[in-house]
Amino acid sequence: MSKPKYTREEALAFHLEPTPGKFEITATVPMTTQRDLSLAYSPGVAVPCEEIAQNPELAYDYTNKGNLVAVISNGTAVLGLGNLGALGSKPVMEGKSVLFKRFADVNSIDIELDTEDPEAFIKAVELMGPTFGGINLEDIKAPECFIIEQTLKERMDIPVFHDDQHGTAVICAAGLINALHLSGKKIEDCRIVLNGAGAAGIACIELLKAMGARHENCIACDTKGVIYQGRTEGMNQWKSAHAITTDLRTLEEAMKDADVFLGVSVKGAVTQDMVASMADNPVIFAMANPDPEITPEEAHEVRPDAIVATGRSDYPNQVNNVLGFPYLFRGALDVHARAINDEMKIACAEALAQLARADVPDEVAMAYGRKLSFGRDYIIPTPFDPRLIHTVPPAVAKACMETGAARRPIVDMDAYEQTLAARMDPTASILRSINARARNAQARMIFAEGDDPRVLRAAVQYQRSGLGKAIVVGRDDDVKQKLEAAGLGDAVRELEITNAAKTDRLADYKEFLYKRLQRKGHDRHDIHRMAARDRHVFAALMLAHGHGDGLVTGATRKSAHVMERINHVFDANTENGVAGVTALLHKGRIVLIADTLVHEWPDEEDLANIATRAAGVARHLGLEPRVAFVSFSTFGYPKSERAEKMHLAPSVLERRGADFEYEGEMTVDVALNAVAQDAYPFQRLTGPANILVVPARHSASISVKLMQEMAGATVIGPILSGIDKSVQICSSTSTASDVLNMAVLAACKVG
Ligand SMILES: NC(=O)C1=CN([C@@H]2O[C@H](COP(=O)(O)OP(=O)(O)OC[C@H]3O[C@@H](n4cnc5c(N)ncnc54)[C@H](OP(=O)(O)O)[C@@H]3O)[C@@H](O)[C@H]2O)C=CC1
Ligand SMILES: CC(=O)C(=O)O
Ligand SMILES: [Mg+2]
Repeated sequence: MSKPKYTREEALAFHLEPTPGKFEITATVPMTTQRDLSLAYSPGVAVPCEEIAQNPELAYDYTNKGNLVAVISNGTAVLGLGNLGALGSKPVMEGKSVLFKRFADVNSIDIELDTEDPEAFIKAVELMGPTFGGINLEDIKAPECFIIEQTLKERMDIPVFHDDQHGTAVICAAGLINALHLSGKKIEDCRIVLNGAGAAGIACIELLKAMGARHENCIACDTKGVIYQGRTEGMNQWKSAHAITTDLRTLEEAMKDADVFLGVSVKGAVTQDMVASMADNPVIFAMANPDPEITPEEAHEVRPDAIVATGRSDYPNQVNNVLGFPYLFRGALDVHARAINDEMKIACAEALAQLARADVPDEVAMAYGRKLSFGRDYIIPTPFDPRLIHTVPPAVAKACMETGAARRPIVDMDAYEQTLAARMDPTASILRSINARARNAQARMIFAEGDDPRVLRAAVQYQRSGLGKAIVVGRDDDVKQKLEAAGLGDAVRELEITNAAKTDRLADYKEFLYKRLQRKGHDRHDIHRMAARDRHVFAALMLAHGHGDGLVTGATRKSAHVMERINHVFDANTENGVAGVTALLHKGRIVLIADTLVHEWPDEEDLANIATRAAGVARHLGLEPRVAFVSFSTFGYPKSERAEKMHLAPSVLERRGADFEYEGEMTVDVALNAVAQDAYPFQRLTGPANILVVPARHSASISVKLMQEMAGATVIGPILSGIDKSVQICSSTSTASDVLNMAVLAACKVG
């Protein structure tokens, strides 16, 4: 499996741009008029204040408390990096907050407390109770974390959960249930070695013992070696509880004949010799972050029979608490839980284990870019599995209700599961899916404009993200100089640079071009100039000859100019039904607009072609197409000659027997709003349209740019659809990320 490569600079740039940090807060109510102000703030705000003061439960209705979790740390055990202090832990805590949002739509804010004194920490968190629906403690070292969590649980009436303890234990348990199932062993017979007897370690071993592991079969180790009865150095009451009577003193001795190794310590703590000495079919969970105790490659080299998991996303079997805390809190918040108890944790572990054993739907495997079926390399669901959100929280909520910890039980579980599924932003999974498909395709991508720094940055990112090979058209010295200026000097050796003037393929390219253009007013001299000097033409010729799998261009010139050049090599024109489709992504919604590139003033036949192209693009993106032919009139009113072709286009599709939903003509509000559609009960769309076919190129451009400028929508495209090779044309205002998106689309042949 290819590992994504990133440099320290890229990691820093990711956190710096577009604004420092990883999230911001946005308002959910209108804040426009004087009236809005009077309601959101004084005097209107007094009403909910008084109601809540009388009945605190109402805070869940009138404030964001019920969907707000604090991620709180003092930075004393930041991942496996040690004590980096409160401020040093902030990027991780912001990260946990965005994971809450991304995976379970839980709003979360990070809080870093500058104290190593448990009492001060406890006091600070306790006082924050009214604000939050739950408290997620993170990266606080043992043994202080045990005291802090226990005390806060006793004092607070909302869930308090130390993620490194219980989140890790839950995922570890889920993974182990499945790993032992595969290796045919029973937990009560297993010899288990734990390395790292801190927050994560103690919680993991406690949960495994609750699941049947025998005390005398579990050996815990820390920096001083085996924790044995009578040891005095580096001990505390939590370690003592797991001390056993044994002559073994070192991790190396403990590992001999062990069935299971659990590492929650530090990078490189385990050697190949130790792994080699384990029992048959050993299970190795090397969970230290960011680097495991031993890498899967190293472990498999000496023990091909091992089932190996790590805490990282770039290896199979990611045993990481990211699979737990978002869903545990989602389920807990949805029943206004007082606590997250053991039954809820076990329900979470079982739901995760079961999900990994269930058949993986194609779209999940496709989104992950590789085949997933229960086995040694897939013992636990992947973090991007979209089924997690509607399978794990219901299990947690049910356990909460059954144990009496729910303040507001859920009545209709089926309806709850459906609302959970609808909660997630579909655009995130679409973007992820096309990235995964591109990574699978490993396309050789031609970036035609190697003299543009945005294009060069996109090309470098394309290659370094493991998406495929980037081929840049340009002069070597110019590319080198521009890469250096962009701080990417190293990349010169990584990229393939093709200089049109120097390539020995030029003769073939010219011959090909002459054949196409000799009867279109071009002589040999024109052909030479175009093939050798025009990078759009040259790059298109490379693609036409199979010297690349896809092409991205257009960042430096107006699209009309670029289209004309591309048309010298391909037939990207109206006669061949080629169209441009632009995807607008905004507030969790995706709408495609067409034609944004090729047809100036399409007639009804063209409009039907455009709809068909756009429907193809939608399906490529994983959407079931619903086309609306939009205009300023709806179903014939007001009557206008200009709207006539929009009125006729659906009947053209009907005549052709199109296999997707379409309707029109209609205004944009009717197309996009289910309530507005109710006024036309005869209309045939089964929901709001996700494709708008517009009357002309100018209306397409106006709509896209208006959404971009006024609403801040993400624009992907125009995606060129209808030519047999994969060409994508960026807009001249593209950023490096826009160019990269176009390369990703070209790589997975959307179009
Ligand atoms: N994959 C996942 O989901 C998670 C992974 N982790 C990882 O687990 C590790 C520990 O985190 P956490 O429990 O919060 O931290 P703590 O500081 O609470 O505990 C660390 C433990 O590791 C022990 N340790 C440190 N170095 C070694 C070593 N060389 N050999 C043996 N034991 C050692 C310490 O020993 P001593 O007591 O002697 O100091 C201590 O017991 C980190 O790497 C973290 O990233 C944590 C949570 C989740
Ligand atoms: C994953 C996590 O929480 C940790 O490594 O600390
Ligand atoms: Mg942690």
